[in-house]
Amino acid sequence: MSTIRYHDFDDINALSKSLSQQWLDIIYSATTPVSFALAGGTTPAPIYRQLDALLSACATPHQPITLVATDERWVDDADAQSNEGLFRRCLPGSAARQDWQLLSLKNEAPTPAAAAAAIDARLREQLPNAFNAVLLGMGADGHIASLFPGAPVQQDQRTCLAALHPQTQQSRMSLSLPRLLHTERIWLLISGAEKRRVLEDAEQQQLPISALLRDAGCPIDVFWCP
Ligand SMILES: O=C1O[C@H](COP(=O)(O)O)[C@@H](O)[C@H](O)[C@H]1O
Repeated sequence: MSTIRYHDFDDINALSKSLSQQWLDIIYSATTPVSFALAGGTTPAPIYRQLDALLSACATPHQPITLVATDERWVDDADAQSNEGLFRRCLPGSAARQDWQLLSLKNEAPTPAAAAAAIDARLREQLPNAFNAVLLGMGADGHIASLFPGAPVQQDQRTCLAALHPQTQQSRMSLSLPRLLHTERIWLLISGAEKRRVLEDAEQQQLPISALLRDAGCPIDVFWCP
């Protein structure tokens, strides 16, 4: 089981300041290209806005930064549900300055299932061997990225896989758990008492979050706020 380090914050603003500063340190201390895999959903938006403010107040980073979503919804970029759209909306200053390059989890295919093989092949060329930083969120059902309960999480050699949200039936593309685990650091973003309970019980369960806790090769920093 991986080491889990809990960091509790009073609110999402305090959490965002702390996490974005840690990422800024990674970016400006890097001597080789930097890569981030970042969660979507609703919780992380303030972190990305804070990172954008910090980046915009600094000189252009010396090292190129690549950014990929941990998972993407099969919707148009302009759709409020799009995780890649979330990055563009929350990181406008650094996007305009071209501080980072977004590697998309989408293509023109009609469905993630039809796109998966081509995107897997492209990501194998584009992604680094290991990310510098992975931020994962978690749903109250124990899903991480778009790896929902029952998804293949172990020994999956694919970079990405097609997924379906079990309740909404929304089509998704998700990085695979093994690919997410090729990273130097992992942060897990959790808000609220319900998700905290799910996380604390996860070791006894067979959920995607349980597989993360079991298989991660580095400590997991849980950033929690009410
Ligand atoms: O569907 C998703 O859910 C998780 C958790 O999102 P949140 O809105 O509850 O914080 C998220 O990490 C993932 O990227 C997203 O697509």
